[in-house]
Amino acid sequence: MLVTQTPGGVMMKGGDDSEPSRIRPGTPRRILAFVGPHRRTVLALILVTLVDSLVIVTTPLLLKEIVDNGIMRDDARVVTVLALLVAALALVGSVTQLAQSALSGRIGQGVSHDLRVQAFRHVQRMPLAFFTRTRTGALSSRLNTDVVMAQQALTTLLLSATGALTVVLVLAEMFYLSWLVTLIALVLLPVFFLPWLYIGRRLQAYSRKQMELHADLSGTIHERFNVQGAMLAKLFGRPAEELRKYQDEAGKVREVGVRLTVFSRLAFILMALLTALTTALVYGVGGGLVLDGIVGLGTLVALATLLGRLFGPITQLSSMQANALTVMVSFDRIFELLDIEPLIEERPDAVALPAPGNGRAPEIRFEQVSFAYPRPEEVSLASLETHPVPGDERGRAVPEVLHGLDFSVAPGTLTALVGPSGAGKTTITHLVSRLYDVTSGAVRIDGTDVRDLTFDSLRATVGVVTQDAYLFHDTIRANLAYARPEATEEELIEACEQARIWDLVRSLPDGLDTVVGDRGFRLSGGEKQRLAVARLLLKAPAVVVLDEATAHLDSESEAAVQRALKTALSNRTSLVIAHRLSTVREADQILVIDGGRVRERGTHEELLAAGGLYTHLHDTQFSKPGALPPPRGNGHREQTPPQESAGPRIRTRGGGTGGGFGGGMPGGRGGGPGGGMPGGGTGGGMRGPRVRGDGTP
Ligand SMILES: Nc1ncnc2c1ncn2[C@@H]1O[C@H](COP(=O)(O)OP(=O)(O)OP(=O)(O)O)[C@@H](O)[C@H]1O
Repeated sequence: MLVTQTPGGVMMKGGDDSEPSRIRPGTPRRILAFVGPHRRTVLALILVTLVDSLVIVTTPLLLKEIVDNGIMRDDARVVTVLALLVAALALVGSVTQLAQSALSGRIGQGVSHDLRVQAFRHVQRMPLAFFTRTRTGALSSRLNTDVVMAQQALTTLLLSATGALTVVLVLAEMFYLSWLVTLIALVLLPVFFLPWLYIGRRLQAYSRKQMELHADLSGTIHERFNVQGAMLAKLFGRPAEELRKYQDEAGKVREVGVRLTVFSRLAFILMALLTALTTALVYGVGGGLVLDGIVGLGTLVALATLLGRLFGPITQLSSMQANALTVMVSFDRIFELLDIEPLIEERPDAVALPAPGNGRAPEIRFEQVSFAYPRPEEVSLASLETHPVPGDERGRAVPEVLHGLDFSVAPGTLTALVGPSGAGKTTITHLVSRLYDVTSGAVRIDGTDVRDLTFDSLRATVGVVTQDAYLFHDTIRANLAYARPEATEEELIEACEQARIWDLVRSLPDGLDTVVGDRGFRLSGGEKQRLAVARLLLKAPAVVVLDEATAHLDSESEAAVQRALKTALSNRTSLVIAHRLSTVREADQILVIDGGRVRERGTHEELLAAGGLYTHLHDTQFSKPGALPPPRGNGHREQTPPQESAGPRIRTRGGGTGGGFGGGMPGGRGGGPGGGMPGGGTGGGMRGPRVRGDGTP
């Protein structure tokens, strides 16, 4: 690792192409705060090291006694007793060394555990905006690799620091035994010191590089080999080119790995060589001194033994500074993450929403709501972003996307949001569940500003079903119980029945215990949606926010989803981004959103009669044969990985309805390019061939 001292702090460059990192002031103090809770273990480590060092320095003294007072004086008893003592000390030494490793590991692992948990808790509190900007790979590397790096460096640092005590005691004893031989023994040290220093730094640079490369590799695997990434790669990718790129990266891992092995071995070989050469020197020169009667034979043996315990700790000491810096850089990178203030927090004086009496649903009110998405620097770190915003653009003002919205959704009624792509419909729904906070104005539930509610109460009140229902890779039971862990078997079954998914679940070999998700049972889009509805029903929220999904569904499952939703929405206050004519027809109020404003409001009939934007949307987007459904807005594109629904949202079926609104059109229309199917338009209820909006079967 390249370490540079700069006037403003310490700069460190991990590898050839890694960004230098500056350690911010205050980092050492914060690290100490993490070590603080483990001070007893630190104390125990110091004590154990002291015992170990005493064992190390006592053994040569006993050997000296064996030679001088046992062997030289023909005293077998002295030889036997002292030899037994040496053996006993060796045993104690093994135990203390084991204890040293265990204690330093406990401190390093303990600190990294605390750091990891704190970082996880912090990331949990991050607003959605953070996740829309952050590369999952970079975040997981920050939470894993950097923590591992910090832990390894801290453990090594502790061991080197304790090694210092041993070095001091060993050197003191050597000088005490014979300053002359000790000086001779140390003569070779400077010759080896520089190569050592170099090797130590290379080793650190390579291990850091290896971690970065591993993070890159796992990032690539994560991105390419999840279902949606794999699909995109199959449809658009260039496999040969991608393989070549992966091969290049894997090749770098191989190169760095080989160097790491060679340099580790080299460090060991150098130390062994130095010890062997020094021993030869000590015996060569010291032997002469013994012959001249200047030094005793026992002293020479003791000195040679001490040599074996000297260079190991010295090697560790030589890498201490670099280790200390690695600790600081790794911690600092995690502190950087911990320092992002979560934009959306629960107020200390937050209140719980009173349960609406007699099952009465609450009112939702938007009061002069304006909203701009947060600026990148408010929610994320450039080093974690998918496409970091250049430094000079980070402070720029962001445009407002909602302007002075003022409407209310009466208790127990359904309000449908319609409007062109990018109009702000999704953004409006995000404000109800506090995925984002308004910039000005207020969103109120039964008169209380959502920002004054406890998170628990808001979560319990507002249930959300997104277009692309997400299920964890877990059993159906676990996925459902996520909404209400205490739900009984009967409640789970009832929710599934109401969501029109029970027949399917029951038919599966493991029923509710069937594992779904990437590696489990493959559910269709409609089935997933209905499970999501079952999850919502279990939660039984008073307010439902729904992004109506039609993208994945054939007419049969669409009808099933529709029936399930009808149950989910009844007697609840609902805000629905509507794509189906049946939904808008049933809505108590339709808000036509355009350019972040409510352009029109009324019922389906009123708005059609008015002949404004709604009529235009109705005629062009949803009802006219051959009309293209609107593309998805880029807000969604940012938030969801590439998938089918990134294309047309209003799916058409060759044998079914034109667009979402056509769902209830008499006779159905072969809308969208799907309308090009011969004989298209056989009516909403018919199950036609699976044809998407772009006409592909
Ligand atoms: N995370 C985001 N950061 C910044 N701007 C965003 C973000 N998400 C959406 N936007 C912008 O906000 C505006 C409204 O987007 P929104 O997703 O609410 O539209 P929409 O009406 O739901 O569109 P669609 O029907 O295509 O989904 C768009 O101009 C979009 O570019």
